Amino acid sequence: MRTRGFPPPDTDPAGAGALLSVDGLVKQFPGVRALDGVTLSVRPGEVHCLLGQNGAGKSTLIKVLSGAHTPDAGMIRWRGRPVAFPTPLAALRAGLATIYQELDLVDGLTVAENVFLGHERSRFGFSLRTKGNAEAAALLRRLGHPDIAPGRPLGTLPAAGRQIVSMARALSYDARLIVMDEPSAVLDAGEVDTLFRVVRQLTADGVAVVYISHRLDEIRQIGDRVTVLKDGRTVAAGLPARTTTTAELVRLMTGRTVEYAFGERAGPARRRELLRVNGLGRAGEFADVSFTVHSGEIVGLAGLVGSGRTEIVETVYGARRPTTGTVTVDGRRLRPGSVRAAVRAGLGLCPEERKSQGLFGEDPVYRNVSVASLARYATAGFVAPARELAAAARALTDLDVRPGDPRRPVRTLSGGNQQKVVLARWLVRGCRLLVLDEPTRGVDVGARTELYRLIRRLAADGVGVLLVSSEIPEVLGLADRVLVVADGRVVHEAPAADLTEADVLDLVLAERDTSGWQRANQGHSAVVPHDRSEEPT
Ligand SMILES: Nc1ncnc2c1ncn2[C@@H]1O[C@H](COP(=O)(O)OP(=O)(O)OP(=O)(O)O)[C@@H](O)[C@H]1O
Repeated sequence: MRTRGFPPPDTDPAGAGALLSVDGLVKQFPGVRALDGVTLSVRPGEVHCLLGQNGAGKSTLIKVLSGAHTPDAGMIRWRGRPVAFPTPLAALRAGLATIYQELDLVDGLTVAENVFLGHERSRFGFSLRTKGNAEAAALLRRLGHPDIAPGRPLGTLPAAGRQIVSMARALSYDARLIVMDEPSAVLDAGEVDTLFRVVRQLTADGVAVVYISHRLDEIRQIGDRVTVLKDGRTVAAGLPARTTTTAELVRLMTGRTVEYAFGERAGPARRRELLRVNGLGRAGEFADVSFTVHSGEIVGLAGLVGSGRTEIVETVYGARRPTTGTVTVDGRRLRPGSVRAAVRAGLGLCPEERKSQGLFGEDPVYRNVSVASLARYATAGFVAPARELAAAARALTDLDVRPGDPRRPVRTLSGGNQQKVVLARWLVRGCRLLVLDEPTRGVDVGARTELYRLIRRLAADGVGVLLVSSEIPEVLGLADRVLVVADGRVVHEAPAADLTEADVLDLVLAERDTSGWQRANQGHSAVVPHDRSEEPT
């Protein structure tokens, strides 16, 4: 049943003084009313946070605003005038830029070429490349990043650097409003600070920012006002970001009170060693990594993006070939660099770049869940569809995937719900050792607790879990034992209960301080997800 929600407070009724105001916006997809009368009003120079659970309509709203989707009803006013941008380029030219998570940049071009993508011919042509470089450098300086060389190939930049280039691109069109869709999702703590500095610089210049994030603590740090969407409706408009409590925001988003609950840790009784990693290393990536995971145990790898966490777990899983060391499961050495051997031994990996790693867009949701375990639903070589559907539907309900119909094509789900589908796949597969790389990235606050409960339940059933997460409280809350990874090495190992968030930060930042922003990121661009895969269109 649709919740009609709370009447939005009347903070800016006629959008007086607004740069952008939206009223009664409706967008209908087959079977889903993604926007059902949305109101939004953004003032010049403010950071306006847009919140909502997975599937609430945030992406659809920004796509309608930027001309990527046509609304079915409602009014958009831009700088006081009614508008209907026919394309994203038209919106950009009018000063409304949107920076999606899947950044619209080209790896093979230089930084400057990316900055002026779309208008390079009219402004610079090929003979005027030097002028283009100089103007790009000026924009990068304005964003506080003279360290990014305009002639550098874009593909060599880490995620944080690419975002800066996207913002420089927006500024090259004289953007008055920049919409940022979960910009912090791929950044570590230090890079988020850099992002916030840039955002403050922009707003000081009078540029407004619409900021989408599932990390509620960020709202208070960077936001001025907050609008909350629920089921395609505005349930609160223009709340003060600094004084609205997290509990209140969560209640508005979910319609209930959610507390982060990690569940009870299972006792250490009857645990036996499942995985032993000994002296594992890969030239240029990480070295001398040794640890064990026991049945029923959750071992967390904490560290910054680029620290080597993902490379370590991918090497354990056989997706990368180690240059030194061994991986042993149940006392038997795994063939190095063989995913097949790892899977046969009972390992499963839910990768960081979930969307690009294996969603079949046109296939129904349930098939995307069951695809890794089809053999289980087969009799004499034929899959029993009812059993397949029932098993998938259970996992989807557990993770609160919405819309709940498992027969919908997976491409029509929101980004966060697509992530839950890939997680569900690994949960139903029934591995003995599950490797989860950033399991809650892009997952909303309500579903996180469900996911934590599921992970704990798996551990209680005897599954060993190797967890990678940038969110330190998540690692400390979920894991039994924590390995802190910095610059390709395990710098500390301790029971989670003996560590605080400050301890872990101190350990990773100590390493980072000696290396600096640029060195810390250089050569690690392959680690940083840069996902251009399909999203709901
Ligand atoms: N192309 C499409 N066809 C059908 N339904 C769609 C399409 N795109 C989005 N939807 C539906 O519209 C609703 C809103 O989705 P939207 O992507 O806007 O959510 P969101 O708030 O951005 O979620 P998330 O936090 O997961 O990114 C969802 O129910 C989604 O399944």
